[in-house]
Amino acid sequence: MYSRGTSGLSTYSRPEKKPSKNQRVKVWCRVRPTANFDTEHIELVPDGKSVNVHQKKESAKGVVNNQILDWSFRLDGIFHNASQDHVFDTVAADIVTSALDGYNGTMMCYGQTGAGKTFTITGATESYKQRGILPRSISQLFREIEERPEYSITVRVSYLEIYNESMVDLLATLPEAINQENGGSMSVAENQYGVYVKGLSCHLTQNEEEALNYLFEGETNRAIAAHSLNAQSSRSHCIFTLYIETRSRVQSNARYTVSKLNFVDLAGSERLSKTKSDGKTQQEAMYINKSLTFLEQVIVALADRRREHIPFRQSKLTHCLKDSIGGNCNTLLIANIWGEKQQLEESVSTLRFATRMMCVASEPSMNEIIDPVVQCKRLEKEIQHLKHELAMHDTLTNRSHITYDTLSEQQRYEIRQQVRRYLEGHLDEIDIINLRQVQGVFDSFKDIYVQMEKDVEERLSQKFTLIDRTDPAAIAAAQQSGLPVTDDGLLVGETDGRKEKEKETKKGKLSRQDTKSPTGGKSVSSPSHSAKGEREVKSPHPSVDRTREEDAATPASSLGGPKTDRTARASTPPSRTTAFDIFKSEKGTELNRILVENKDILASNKKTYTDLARGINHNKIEIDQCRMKLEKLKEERESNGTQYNEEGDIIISEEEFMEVKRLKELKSKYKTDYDNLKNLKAKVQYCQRLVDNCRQKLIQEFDKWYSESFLSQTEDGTTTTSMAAGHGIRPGVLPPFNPNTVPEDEQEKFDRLQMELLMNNPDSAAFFNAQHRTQRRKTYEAAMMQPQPSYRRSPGTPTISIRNRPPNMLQISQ
Ligand SMILES: Nc1ncnc2c1ncn2[C@@H]1O[C@H](COP(=O)(O)OP(=O)(O)OP(=O)(O)O)[C@@H](O)[C@H]1O
Repeated sequence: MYSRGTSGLSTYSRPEKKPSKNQRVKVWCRVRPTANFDTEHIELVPDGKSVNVHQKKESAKGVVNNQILDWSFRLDGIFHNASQDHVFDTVAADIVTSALDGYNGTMMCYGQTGAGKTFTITGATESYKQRGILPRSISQLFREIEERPEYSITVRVSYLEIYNESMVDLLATLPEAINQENGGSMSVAENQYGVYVKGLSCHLTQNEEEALNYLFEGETNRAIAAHSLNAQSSRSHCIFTLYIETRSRVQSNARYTVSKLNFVDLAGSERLSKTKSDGKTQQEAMYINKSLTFLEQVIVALADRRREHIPFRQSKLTHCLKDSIGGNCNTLLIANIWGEKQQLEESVSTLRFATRMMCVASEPSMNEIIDPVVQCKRLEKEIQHLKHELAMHDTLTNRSHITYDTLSEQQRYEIRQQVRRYLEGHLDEIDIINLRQVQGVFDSFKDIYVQMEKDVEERLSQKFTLIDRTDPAAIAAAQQSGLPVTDDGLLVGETDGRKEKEKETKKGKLSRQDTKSPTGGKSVSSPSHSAKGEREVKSPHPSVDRTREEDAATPASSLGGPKTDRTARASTPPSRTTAFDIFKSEKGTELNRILVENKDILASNKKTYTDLARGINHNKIEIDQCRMKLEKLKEERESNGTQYNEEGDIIISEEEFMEVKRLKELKSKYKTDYDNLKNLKAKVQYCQRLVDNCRQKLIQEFDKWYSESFLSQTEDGTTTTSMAAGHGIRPGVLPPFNPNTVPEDEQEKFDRLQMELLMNNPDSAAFFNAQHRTQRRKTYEAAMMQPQPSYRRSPGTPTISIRNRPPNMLQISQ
């Protein structure tokens, strides 16, 4: 850290609390060896960590100036006359190892031109011994990868140059470079894993040699650019990055680590005045100065823990380094100074930058990623495993009837029936043995509740105009127009309620079900009746009155038989299941009888088929056993020496003879049975078709009957509401059968059956597929029989949206 000289003033704000050594960026100083080391002004303290700089007052700045003259900088260490390998071992080796463990690392050199930044990062290209941190890191990385055979580690490299605020891909010349996709344009972007440069090519490297080749390729491109664009070197910032991904080979784990290792060679930091440049060089110097100033501002902001905003986006350099300075990253800064008298001011400036960097907190953390695909597979496996364990436990505790799979349509139907019976008071308890069923019961309650609410609403909407109770404007408008509004703002305007009531009394109950609405009594009686005594308000929609009149004029047996007159409907249509039962018992009796009979025949034929298939399988097993036995007997006979009779025929033992005879009989039986099976298959398929046709016909008839009896039509003749509305289909037309909509457990059941029976009869597979499809069709049709969300409104009656309702409850139309 730096301290003020006796006469100087500190110019930057300090952090509230200095981070401890282990929680901040590491900063070292490297002094370029020189014969003219300015021992008069630069004092390297023997502790190996401190530098004291003593400046002389500049007379040019006048007699009174606040120039700081004495500086004392304390860093993490100072390299003076240090060899390249010493530098690497001391500050870089650990960062490389950590990168393999999933920690990001950044090694950065800062200092004036010629102070030794490139020498420190890349080293002297002409000497292997003088190679810098970067090639040494590459060597160590691949050496350590070889020492970790239990991990699959991939390494990629990229090499970016930032020159005058534009980004250049130093590896773009390689054939496999991919930045053509962006037409060569690059930009800094961020995702959940950090910052990256869009359009920068990234190259997979298998070994040290390949990685070094990429480095040299980039260096060559940098040199070419240096000649064509700028005469001096280091007019640009360069970032060489190694991207490392480490996955365990031993554990099929969803977790793996990723890390980035950045080597940043910054442009020379000398001041503009000192460069004495003009034209293009001056512009370059301005860009460099600007970006280094922004870098310094970022460092100052990062060092100040009270600062919430860090201005990373001010320059390409700082934006690129957003996740590479401090934070969760192992960061190292090497401040390169040139210890000559002429460079004193630059050295102080570099060291000041270095001490600021020491205030930047850094708490390295591992970048662990969970692969969602692998994680899903693992969890699926675990669920399967737990299910097995539960099944075993249930077997032991005699609870083997419990399943933990998703409820099938059939199970859901049964639960719904139980809930209905429970609500009607015919059942004391609902049979629940697992959590899924609890959920199923709640779902059923919800369905019934929603249906009841809808029915009530529908009945109310025939009598009243409904407005949104949360809309004060609508309520105010209704009140202004003199219409009565209930306390909760639900109802406005009664339409001849008294007359209606009389008619309803005469009619009696219209519907056999769903009339026990918990809210029905309140909604219908209280608001309207309170208003009724004072005034009678005509419905603003005559069609409402007309429809009710027509309804009332019709005899009330709503379900006794279908009415072709649509106005003769009950006020609430029965659920589809109930209606289907009624239809079967009253209208479609004959068709249903045929269906039942056909189903019985089909079931009997299927049973015969199944038994026969089992017999064939058994027969096949016996044939195989017999063959094996014969093979064995033949081997025995041959080992004892085969004997022949006078005609030259082989003499076989009694046992072998009996086995040959048995094999013949078995084969003959197999053939006969197999032929019978084929015939039976055709028969079953035929019966199946009959049953399907019958069922189809029954459903069509039912749909027709149901829509004629209970569903409304709009003035243009189209049916607006049907029990199939929830499925988006027209009433009276069964939607095309889609096997994919049938629950998967049915599929599994049939697959199992098929596997069990058809081990040796592949010919029969086609039949079972057909049978399977039929079964799935049945399940689908059963599902279609369940009550679906529906509502009905009289033609011309405006419906007004009521908020906070499930979306399928009301359609908005005026
Ligand atoms: N520690 C050192 N030991 C030996 N030679 C060094 C050392 N540091 C720098 N040099 C030499 O000094 C010269 C300039 O060094 P280098 O190019 O690394 O400086 P730089 O800071 O990267 O400059 P620029 O900003 O211009 O790129 C080189 O010839 C290099 O070999």
